[in-house]
Amino acid sequence: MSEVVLKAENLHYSYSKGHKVLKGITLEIHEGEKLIILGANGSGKSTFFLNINGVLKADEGKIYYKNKLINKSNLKELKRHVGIVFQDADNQIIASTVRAEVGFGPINLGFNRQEVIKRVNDSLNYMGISHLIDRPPHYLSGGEKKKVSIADIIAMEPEIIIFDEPTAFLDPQNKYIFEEHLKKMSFENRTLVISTHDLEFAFRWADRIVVFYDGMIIADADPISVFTDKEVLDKANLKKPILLEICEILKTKLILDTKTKPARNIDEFKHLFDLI
Ligand SMILES: Nc1ncnc2c1ncn2[C@@H]1O[C@H](COP(=O)(O)OP(=O)(O)OP(=O)(O)O)[C@@H](O)[C@H]1O
Repeated sequence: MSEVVLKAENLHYSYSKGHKVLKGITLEIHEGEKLIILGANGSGKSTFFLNINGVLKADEGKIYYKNKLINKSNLKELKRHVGIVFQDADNQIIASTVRAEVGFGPINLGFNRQEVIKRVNDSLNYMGISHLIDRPPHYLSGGEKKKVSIADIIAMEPEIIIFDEPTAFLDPQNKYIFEEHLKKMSFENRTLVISTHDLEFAFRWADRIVVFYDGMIIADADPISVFTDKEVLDKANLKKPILLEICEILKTKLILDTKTKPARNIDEFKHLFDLI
């Protein structure tokens, strides 16, 4: 397996006394992996993200970035290398033009004017939205805003990009476009962590799935193992993806060999029948 970029060790966090939201989260994130975090509303996913990018400070536990223990003196490094694309772009976007919005991060990181301009242009180009550079972000469509919020993070060139429920407000066409962007980022070996309630997407996209339940991790495995673990599915209120369900039915009907590895996307599904 690839190198560990970030390690969270036994993280505990409470917003207020007596209400523990994280109850001992230990997790390693590997370079270039496609990691999905699942879990019911309120299970602590967003709180965990804010802890591992240094916005919130854990009550207990340690964070290592590239084997270096994070403390007050190097916290900035964590903020720089772990970028979060928030669920609601309106909560993330603050500036009055797309140019100022995307330039905000690099300016904060202390880059000179020339480098800021370069990063703004490169990241808008990367997201295919250079034409929006002078527009006020708040008047863009939901899909455009989402692209701006991703460009925001890309401009800071973080090592890990976290997407907190990225497709929540997107229509099917924009969901498709978002997935295409993810493909491009994965191809470039970026480390991507996504929390989602879209189980079909999680099943077809992830290398690895971690399941949160009441501030704890109750599963950490490959998608097929997680979605065939009835105990985990029941506990975390998750459902089997339809494709997995279909493969299992075809096995019980002996249309597919019982040892066949379930398909995780339509192409894999078609290939299952090549062997028959
Ligand atoms: N700023 C805050 N102040 C107080 N409590 C908070 C705050 N943010 C979150 N919480 C509480 O912490 C718990 C975990 O919330 P969190 O947003 O981390 O869960 P989540 O798994 O990301 O949920 P969702 O799937 O709904 O986004 C919830 O009980 C929530 O009400």
